[in-house]
Amino acid sequence: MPRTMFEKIWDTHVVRDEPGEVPMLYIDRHLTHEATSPQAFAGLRTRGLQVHRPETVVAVIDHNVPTMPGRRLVDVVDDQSAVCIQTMEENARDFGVALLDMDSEDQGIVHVVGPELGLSLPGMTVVCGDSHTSTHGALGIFAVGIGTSEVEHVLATQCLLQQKPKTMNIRIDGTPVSGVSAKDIALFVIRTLGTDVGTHHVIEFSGSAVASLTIEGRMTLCNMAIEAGARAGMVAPDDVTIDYVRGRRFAPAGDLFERAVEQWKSLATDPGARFDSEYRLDVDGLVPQVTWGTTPGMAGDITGTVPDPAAESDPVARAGIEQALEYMGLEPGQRFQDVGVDTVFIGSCTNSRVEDLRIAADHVVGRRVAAGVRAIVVPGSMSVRRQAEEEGLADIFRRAGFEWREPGCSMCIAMNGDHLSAGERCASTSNRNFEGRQGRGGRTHLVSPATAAATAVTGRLADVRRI
Ligand SMILES: CC(C)[C@H](C(=O)O)[C@@H](O)C(=O)O
Ligand code: SF4
Repeated sequence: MPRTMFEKIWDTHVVRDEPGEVPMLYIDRHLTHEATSPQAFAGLRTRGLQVHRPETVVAVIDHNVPTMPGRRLVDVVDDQSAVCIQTMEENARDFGVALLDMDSEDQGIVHVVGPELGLSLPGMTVVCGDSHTSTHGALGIFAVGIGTSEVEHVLATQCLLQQKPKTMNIRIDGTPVSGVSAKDIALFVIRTLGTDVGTHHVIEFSGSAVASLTIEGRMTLCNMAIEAGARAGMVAPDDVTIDYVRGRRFAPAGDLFERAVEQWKSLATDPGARFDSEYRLDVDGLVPQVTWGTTPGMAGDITGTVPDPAAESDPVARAGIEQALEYMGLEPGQRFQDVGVDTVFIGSCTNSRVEDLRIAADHVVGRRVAAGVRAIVVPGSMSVRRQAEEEGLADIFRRAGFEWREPGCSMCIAMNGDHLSAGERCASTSNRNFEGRQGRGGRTHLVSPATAAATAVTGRLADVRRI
């Protein structure tokens, strides 16, 4: 019977699937970070358990880490963050797990580091105690975010109890206008299909618009599958994937690589395979997107205006828009391009890879950050940071007046001291614009790296085609 890519990966990893029981899945790679693992390791200690296969586990410090240049442990913002970091260090040491610590040359955001080092490879099952684990799905991986009690379970057994998700195909065809990136496509998908379209599903993204994305772009798209409510996002491995993986530090090499490639190529969904649900979207002529509200689905074309709640007939939706506009300090009918910002944040596991920084730098070169705007670039990993420095991107940013930081989650979630103040408005390349996400009272507009860069130099939400 023809199978989807997800089903193929599921079938090769199911350890036990008995009627009336939750299926048990073998996990190939377990990534972990300081924010969601302390209780999991504490649970192992209490029960006197070891990590079952420590060589499959890699721990990263990313959420609580300071990003100022020359950072040290004393720079950690508060006691709770310091405890998280120190606990991660102790746990990694005591349980024999590899750790990319604050001063490691490989440190970075877990979802940037995993693919970059070849820790996540096509066909794998990958888990992490973090919702945006879906990012790794861009390589053709079933990559799923899990809760802390599941982290403990996977550490102890290498297995995950997992209800089999439903399958969904979102096929995206067409050619967006130049300057439009995967981030705009992701926002368009969520704006069109809603923030709960993917509930209980694994989304496979396919179609010509997805095939023409780089792996970095596919990661941005799969990263935001979570904001469409999905368990995970995936893209079938193709030649672009194989070129991306070749030569990565933990990827197989030589003959083993060639054998792996054969298997990876067989992962694509078979012709005639059935999904539980299917959508088709056309991004022909799509223009840059920007969010105006407090969910990633509250988005519009950069050429547009803030919606008028009065035009919404559904009372619940109307109240939602009213509340969002109130929080965001926006007026119905206001042109997006007239909205001034205080801060621009380029970073997060959505958009902090070197390709993102190249695109942003392209729009910044020879320009200055607008007066009164604070603009910061937080590369996704030390490797991204090094490469951006070698390529001269860091200099472009610094010369323009951007702050050039050390890697971490930073202002995406504001757990490390990088945050907005109440009422501050930010154009951000991250994935969540919930109330208070970037700091209490902070106002977030989700945008692509190109739009963020254009906004930094103009001081207003900008159409990158017009600066
Ligand atoms: C801290 C962590 C649990 C959280 C997640 O799971 O996604 C964070 O990374 C986020 O982006 O909100
Ligand atoms: S960068 Fe943001 S979305 Fe990504 S893992 Fe960190 S906090 Fe979560």
